[in-house]
Amino acid sequence: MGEQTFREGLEDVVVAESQICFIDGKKGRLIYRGYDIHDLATHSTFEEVVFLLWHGRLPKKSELDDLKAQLHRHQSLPEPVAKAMSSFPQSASPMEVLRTTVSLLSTYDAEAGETSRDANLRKAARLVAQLPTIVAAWEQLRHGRDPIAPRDDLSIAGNFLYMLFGEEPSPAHQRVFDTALILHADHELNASTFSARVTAATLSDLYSAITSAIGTLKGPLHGGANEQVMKMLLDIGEVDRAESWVKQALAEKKKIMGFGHRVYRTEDPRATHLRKMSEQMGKEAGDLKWYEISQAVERVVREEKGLYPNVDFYSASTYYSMGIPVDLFTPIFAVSRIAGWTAHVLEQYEHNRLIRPRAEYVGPQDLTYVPLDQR
Ligand SMILES: CC(=O)SCCNC(=O)CCNC(=O)[C@H](O)C(C)(C)COP(=O)(O)OP(=O)(O)OC[C@H]1O[C@@H](n2cnc3c(N)ncnc32)[C@H](O)[C@@H]1OP(=O)(O)O
Ligand SMILES: O=C([O-])CC(=O)C(=O)O
Repeated sequence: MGEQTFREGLEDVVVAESQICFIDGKKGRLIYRGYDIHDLATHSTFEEVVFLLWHGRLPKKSELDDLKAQLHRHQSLPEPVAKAMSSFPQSASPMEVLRTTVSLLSTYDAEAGETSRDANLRKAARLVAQLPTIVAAWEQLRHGRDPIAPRDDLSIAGNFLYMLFGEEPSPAHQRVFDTALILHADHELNASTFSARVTAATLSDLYSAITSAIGTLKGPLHGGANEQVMKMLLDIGEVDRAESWVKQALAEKKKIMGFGHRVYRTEDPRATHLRKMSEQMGKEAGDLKWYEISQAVERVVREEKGLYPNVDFYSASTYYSMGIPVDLFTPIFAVSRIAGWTAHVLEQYEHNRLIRPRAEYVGPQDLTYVPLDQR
């Protein structure tokens, strides 16, 4: 191993070549397949971004129509999977349910073990279509209600909100949610995507890679942070409590959820959009409290620690103002990130080599075995 140096947390270590996503952490730029996130958030749709991430170019109208039709065809869950979900304990968290159900889907997919790119693209489309259905269905099932069947005239964003609330969402809500999906769709080698690629690199199947990724996204240092942000805002409760709350947490050496990033040294470009969306959704709900508390927290964290909000910070108040339950925030992240995960798994298979780094051994050496009765 000689000259190789150990980098804790693999900071700044380059472990793959990729054509999918570029981040300039100093300038706060995020690019999907050559397109700036600001352009995509303003002009595109989630379905179009899914196509872009998979194929490396924007779709023609007929291609986008085909993808939408394919997604609509697959958005219902196979009957045995829906039935299995209804037998999960009602206390199961939505992320546990999502992880388990995605794994279960593989057992009912006749193509699960197929390795061609076309088969993997078909499986990826089924997952993009089915993840929103799983998350919304669980919200109904855990409250003792029947899941609401998806409609085939709504977008992924519109359908998710429809299946969650049982009524067609307003155009403003659909657009905000669609934009949130675009903003979360990919982010280079974040922990969950790396996890998916490590699994794929053993030539394991797509479902296994995505199951790994969901388990990795769940942690509060990664996608799970958005739920922790909302818990913090609820705990703060009033704008005039924000400053003392944050200062006390920092004095106790606690991390403020939704702040800091491994790559960005300036504002996360996604937070720029989500901040506006949080204000917009607060206004629509007739309650700007969560946006205002968020702003106060942002100001104090900036003054005290020089840290910027990441994607998880303003998504929390945005979703909460839309009436979405807090423990669905991280599953919603997965509903979007499935686009990026599957794109990365496809790319991994195309130029695969087993991912197997080394550890620097710092444990004891040359010990002599002591028989059990002499210890
Ligand atoms: C979708 C996503 O995954 S975005 C990230 C979501 N996660 C969060 O929001 C959780 C809160 N943030 C964090 O824990 C971190 O900033 C991470 C995990 C995002 C990045 O971690 P790392 O790159 O390993 O940075 P690390 O944790 O070493 O922090 C560097 C320094 O900044 C401080 N710091 C970083 N983030 C925070 C924070 N949110 N609150 C307070 N201090 C922080 C650390 O305490 C550390 O200070 P020190 O050098 O005095 O010990
Ligand atoms: O890139 C990261 O480390 C985390 C992140 O922001 C994401 O996954 O969206």
